Amino acid sequence: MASSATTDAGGEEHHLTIQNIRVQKLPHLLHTHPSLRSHPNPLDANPFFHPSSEFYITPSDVVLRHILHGVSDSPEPRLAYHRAGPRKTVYFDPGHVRAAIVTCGGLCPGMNTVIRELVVGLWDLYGARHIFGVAAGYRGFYSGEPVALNPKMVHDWHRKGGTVLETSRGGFDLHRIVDGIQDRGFNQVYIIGGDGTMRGMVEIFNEIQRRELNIAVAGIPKTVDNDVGIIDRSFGFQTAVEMAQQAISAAHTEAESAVNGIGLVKLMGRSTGHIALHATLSSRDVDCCLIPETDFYLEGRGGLLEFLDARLKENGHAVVVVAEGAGQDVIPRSDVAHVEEKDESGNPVFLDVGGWLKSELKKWWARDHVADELFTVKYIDPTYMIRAVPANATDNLYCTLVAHSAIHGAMAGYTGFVSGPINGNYAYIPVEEVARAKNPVDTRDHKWAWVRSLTNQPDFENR
Ligand SMILES: Nc1ncnc2c1ncn2[C@@H]1O[C@H](COP(=O)(O)OP(=O)(O)O)[C@@H](O)[C@H]1O
Ligand SMILES: O=P(O)(O)OC[C@H]1O[C@](O)(COP(=O)(O)O)[C@@H](O)[C@@H]1O
Ligand SMILES: [Mg+2]
Repeated sequence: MASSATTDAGGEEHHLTIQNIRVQKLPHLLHTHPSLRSHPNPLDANPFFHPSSEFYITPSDVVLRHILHGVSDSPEPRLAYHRAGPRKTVYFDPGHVRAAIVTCGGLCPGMNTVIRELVVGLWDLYGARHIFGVAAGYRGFYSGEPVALNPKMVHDWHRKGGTVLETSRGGFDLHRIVDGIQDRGFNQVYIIGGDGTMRGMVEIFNEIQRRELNIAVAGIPKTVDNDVGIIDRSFGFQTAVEMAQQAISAAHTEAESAVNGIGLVKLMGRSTGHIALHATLSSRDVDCCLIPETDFYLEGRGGLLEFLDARLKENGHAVVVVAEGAGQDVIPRSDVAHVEEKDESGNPVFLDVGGWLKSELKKWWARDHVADELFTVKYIDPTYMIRAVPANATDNLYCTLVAHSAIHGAMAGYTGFVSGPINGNYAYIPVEEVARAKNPVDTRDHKWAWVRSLTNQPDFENR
């Protein structure tokens, strides 16, 4: 129960009492193995820790899902998740831990830091000595041999972009994966990946439960696009935004240095425009930001071309940022003879909105302007450059906290959970929920209005 005081317009103070919290249930190994032996947390004997009575997290420590709350008479309980962190009791004898770590899906800055911190955390905090890296994504559980890892091997991995373990798309063969986990005697499985990976993790967790195996499965969300819901954001996202800004800055310089110059930047963002939005907000050089969550059109009143024409007349240059998933319905498909392509994981492979926009802009200028009027489009597509880099300082810290949170949760016997920050605090969230939760840009909230007011771009609703 929490209480606080507010003052109304008449100056009268009201004390508000906030209660009625529903804590989201988490699967625990005891649910399937009630006779599991508990152990005191090895941190009790760790010379670097002096656990006091408040040191360990208890089941009543929770993180609220929403901290912005309109106080009302609503009888609806407020949702909360178990707070991440070390528990007084663990359900693994450190000598018997056999941990597997796997990375799946596309790259994201910080993946190597997460792996490093899983290894170092398991080794140093809990005294585990059998830690293995599974190569090249989910398929690594049934093809190839896992590699034994130790702190010495991984000590400088946080300085490297990518994933030393390698990653892949596709190859999700549930029974072979769980057979591989079972045959190799893994009892803790750490899965680092995005929305697709989390959907796969749900199936793995369910199959492990069906087989009544005593294996803790922990997920660590990785998504450069920020398309996984509930968590504040993924590790690596801020680093990617910083890299994206460099591309915008170059586009701005090119555009500004030309007569009627347009700088066009395409950024990653398959179904969500978070990278484009955040890079636009922080760069301030952008005149128009196009994201998958809103439609746009080129010709006519309120269209992109009319807007750019006015911008060029006013400023002599303009910068357009487009997320890769934007405009897929505007690009004509007939002349590309396009059959919707999918990658190995079943994700759509998009038409190149940047290349198409560049050619449309050139056609427009040639059609609607006199021949000797100069015009330049400089198109920058940084693609993998924004994600194939090591994490920045903030993201590296995040990687450490999220990895250690996952270890504490698995050692405490939780399973089928994902660790991640909610409102700045690390929590354990059931993986089913994470796998369902999407995270589109909310174009009705103040952040998108802020983009529009900053850029002055049309809302493309006046057609
Ligand atoms: N619905 C699903 N069920 C089971 N496995 C899935 C599902 N979607 C994706 N996967 C698997 O998860 C892994 C990563 O998925 P992918 O979409 O490529 O990347 P990400 O996890 O980064 O979104 C791949 O091995 C893919 O086969
Ligand atoms: O790595 P690939 O297969 O070329 O795919 C590129 C895609 O991967 C991403 O970088 C990340 O997507 P995931 O996090 O879902 O793997 C997308 O932004 C981009 O569309
Ligand atoms: Mg994905």
